[in-house]
Parts: sequence; structure tokens; C-alpha cells
Amino acid sequence: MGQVQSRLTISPTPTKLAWMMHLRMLTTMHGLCEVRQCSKRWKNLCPQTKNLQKCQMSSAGSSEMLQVTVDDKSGIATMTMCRPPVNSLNLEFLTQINIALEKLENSKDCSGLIITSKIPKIFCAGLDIMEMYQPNVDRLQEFWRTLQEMYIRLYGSQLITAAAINGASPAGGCLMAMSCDYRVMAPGYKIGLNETQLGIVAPFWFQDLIINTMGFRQSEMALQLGTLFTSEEALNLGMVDKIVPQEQVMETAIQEIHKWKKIPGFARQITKSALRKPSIDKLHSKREEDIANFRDFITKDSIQKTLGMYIESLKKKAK
Ligand SMILES: CCCCC/C=C\C/C=C\C/C=C/C(=O)SCCNC(=O)CCNC(=O)[C@H](O)C(C)(C)COP(=O)(O)OP(=O)(O)OC[C@H]1O[C@@H](n2cnc3c(N)ncnc32)[C@H](O)[C@@H]1OP(=O)(O)O
Repeated sequence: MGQVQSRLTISPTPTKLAWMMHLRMLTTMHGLCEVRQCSKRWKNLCPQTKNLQKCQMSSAGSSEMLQVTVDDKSGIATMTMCRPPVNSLNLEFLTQINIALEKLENSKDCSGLIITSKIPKIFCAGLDIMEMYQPNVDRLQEFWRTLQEMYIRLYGSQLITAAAINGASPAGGCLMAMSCDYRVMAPGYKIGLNETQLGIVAPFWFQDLIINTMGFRQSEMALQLGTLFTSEEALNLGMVDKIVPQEQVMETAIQEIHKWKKIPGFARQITKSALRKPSIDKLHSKREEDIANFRDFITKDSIQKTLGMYIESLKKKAK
């Protein structure tokens, strides 16, 4: 077990150096645990368990935001989001997700990943709107880069990935789910890219992802209208692959990954990469431009006003 953990440690190879420096900068800026400290925690925790390895990847004071377990019999990892109240994705949370994705990707003992939520009725509420409202521009840009990173890692993962969608999944939550290979959802929730309803625009890579998932015509309607679909509508459109009762969502995701594991891994990975690489390469080639577009768009007075009104409407609704 201890050996398994040490293989999950991020090593500073030249290809990873830029990413490490980026993480270091974030840890310094935002008080997150250092990568090496995270690895140490992982090492320290795991020998205490038998089949199930548990890793707390959170910074001190925000423990359990992200729980990662790896079943060492099946090699299936589960990443459970628990950032109350609604698992919204802020800079620190995204950074933790990226660290976990990198570790799992590099682990020889992990072959599949399930992403799910611990918060009742919520999978993920998308981006933390507070990151975009009256922002510090440096942080805003870093936030967007970190979101791009999450998409690149998850959509491009060699692992078999499944979203166990056990609650609402608007916007960035939908992005996360659609970046997986398979989506199983509980009935009665909403999912979709609702950006236009907030007065903002889903960037080109969100658009590419939904088009890749459910085709152009349905995507152009969904994107312009900012439609949030019921689980049943999402199934009919191909946005999700299966609906099962809430209590069967996890088990169904596990069974599905077992099914995919029967396919020779090398062939499956090359096929996945060939299908997804063009979209990922496109973002790679336009990354800085996309960050600048996001910054310029979000910091417009008119967009700030609209976001302010949206935040107010959410707060009123919550009362
Ligand atoms: C031309 C170039 C273009 C370049 C690109 C430009 C721009 C693109 C930018 C970004 C893309 C954006 C992606 C996104 O993900 S934006 C986020 C979208 N998310 C939403 O709209 C979801 C909003 N939330 C809800 O609908 C509901 O909260 C819920 C998730 C369905 C849950 O409902 P529930 O009734 O259970 O909870 P409450 O509504 O009472 O909420 C509780 C509590 O949480 C706060 N909250 C909700 N969502 C968010 C969020 N996304 N971020 C931050 N905070 C959130 C809510 O305000 C309540 O707070 P309170 O303090 O009042 O308790």
C-alpha cells in the first residue's frame, strides 16, 4: 500500500515543471498545502486502510473538500466533491481537483475514475460565481487557467472516467460531467450549459464539448437558450447515458467501468485520444487568448452588473 502511494507522488520531470511551478505559485498565493505535503499526507493516510485507500487532498482548514479513494482490487478511484453549500468551483477547489487528477493519472494502480458528490441533491453548481464578481484580475486569470487545466486533464484522461451525477449539474458542473467517458444520473435533477441565462457566454471549448457530446443542432439550441434539461431530457439528447434511482447511481458507474475495462486498454486509450485530441489541441493553441477574452468579458461593467443581479436572485431564492 505504502508503495502504491509513493508512485502517486508528483515528480518534477521537465514536462511537469511548469505545472509544478504553477501549483507552487497558487499554494503560496492562497495558502494551499504544497504538492509535496499533499503527497506526504497521502502516504501517511493510506497504510491505515486495507482495500480502500483514502486521501485527503485539502488544505489545512478546509479539510474533506475533495475525498479521493482508490479501491485496490478494482483500481477504480472515486473522487467525491464536498464543498458546501453547492460544490461550486473556486480556484482552490479546482486546484485540488487538478492535483488529484494528476496523481491518479500517474498511478499504475488506477484504471478508472468516478466523480460524484457528497452534497445531497447537488452534483456541482458550476463555477463559483464569486470568483467572477468584482474580481482581482490576477486571481481571475489564474482561476480561468486552472479551469482550462481541469478540462484538459479530465477530457484527455487515459483513465476510464464516469460521472455519477447525483444532483443538479449546471454550467461548469455539466462541463465536468461531459468531460467524462460516461454519465449516469439520478432522476429529477437539472443539467446543462445555462450560461446565457446568466448573461454570460459559454467559451468555445465548452461549446465544442457539448457539440462532441450531443451533436451540433441540439447544442446550438441548448447553448443559445441556456437550457437546463431534466435528467430525462438529457438522456433523450445523449447528454447523459443512463438514468437510475439515486441509490443506484454509484453502483451503476462502477459496473459500467468494469464493462469498459474488458476492452484492451491500449486500443481504447488510442481511440479516445484520437477522438478528443483535436478539441484539446484547439484549447492548447488558444489558451492565452481564451484567458484574455474571459478577463476582458467578465470585467466589463455591464457583465459585472448582470452577475451582481444574478447573485442577488440566488440569495433571495435561498432565503
Ligand atoms: C466572448 C468571449 C467569451 C469568453 C468567456 C466568457 C465568460 C464565460 C464565463 C464563465 C462560464 C461559466 C460557467 C459557470 O459555471 S457559471 C455558474 C453557473 N451556475 C449556476 O447558474 C447555478 C446557480 N445555482 C443554482 O441554480 C442553485 O444554487 C442550485 C445549484 C440548483 C442549488 O439549489 P439549492 O436550492 O439547493 O441551493 P441555493 O440556490 O439556495 O444555493 C445555496 C447557496 O449557494 C450559493 N450558490 C449557488 N450556486 C452558486 C455558484 N455557482 N457559485 C457561488 N455560489 C452559489 C447560493 O447563492 C446560496 O448562497 P447563500 O449564501 O444565499 O446561502
